[in-house]
Amino acid sequence: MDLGSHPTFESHDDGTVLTSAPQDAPVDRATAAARRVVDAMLRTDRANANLDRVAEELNSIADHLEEHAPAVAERLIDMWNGEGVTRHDPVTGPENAIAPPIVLEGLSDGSVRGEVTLTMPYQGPPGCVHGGVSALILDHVLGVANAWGGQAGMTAQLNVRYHRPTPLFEPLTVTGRQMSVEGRKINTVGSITTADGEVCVSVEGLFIDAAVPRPR
Ligand SMILES: CCCCC/C=C\C/C=C\C/C=C\C/C=C\CCCC(=O)SCCNC(=O)CCNC(=O)[C@H](O)C(C)(C)COP(=O)(O)OP(=O)(O)OC[C@H]1O[C@@H](n2cnc3c(N)ncnc32)[C@H](O)[C@@H]1OP(=O)(O)O
Repeated sequence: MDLGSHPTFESHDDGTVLTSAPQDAPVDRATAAARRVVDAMLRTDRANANLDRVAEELNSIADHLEEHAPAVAERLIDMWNGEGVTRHDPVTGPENAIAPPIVLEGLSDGSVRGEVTLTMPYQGPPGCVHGGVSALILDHVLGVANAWGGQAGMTAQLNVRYHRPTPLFEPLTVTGRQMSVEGRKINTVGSITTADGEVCVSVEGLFIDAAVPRPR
């Protein structure tokens, strides 16, 4: 897969930030506000008397955004330009309100690493992270680890092992590392651990180096 000018551990320094850190740009600020709304919606008192008004105001905001939305084909081209890929993805994208968003750095040993504290929108079991959310995060982190390793691909298999419940509201460390490349087959591993170093989730992924045409 063409990585363009994406940094790799052989060409870049330890600690290179591989994701788009949120900027003080209007779209980043608006997306951060939307993320707050999703979280606060789950936290607010169900008897909050103002929820009808909240629905009205949010619909008015959505109407405004939709009125200013270009055709999907046009937006897709724009999204995939430049550093696009890390601006809008659902794990690290500052422009994507469903992304926590996680900042990932590449280390000189070839691994990538990030920290995140997940809150109610990501809940599965009571007080714990939804298993599908853990799989989403790790799939993406392995994808970034492959790019940092120098050869990326499409996920063909993701074997997820849930060792113990993953807590919400606590800092978690997410890591990924490319282990081997044989032709087009890339083997990559990763994990989510607590601050105490307990492994909650570990994954092994098989990625296949395949060309994915960018929207043009
Ligand atoms: C991913 C886009 C990223 C854009 C990249 C741009 C810049 C990068 C910059 C930064 C990176 C940042 C972010 C990236 C982060 C995350 C990535 C997200 C990951 C995803 O979210 S991605 C979506 C989910 N993913 C799919 O949507 C895949 C659907 N699927 C397919 O598109 C095909 O299925 C494909 C391509 C997988 C293979 O198809 P194909 O035709 O190219 O290959 P083919 O069949 O010829 O197999 C060749 C050899 O692989 C073996 N093989 C194939 N598949 C296997 C399997 N499943 N299990 C075991 N072995 C398998 C065969 O057995 C054969 O082996 P052998 O050669 O030994 O016979």
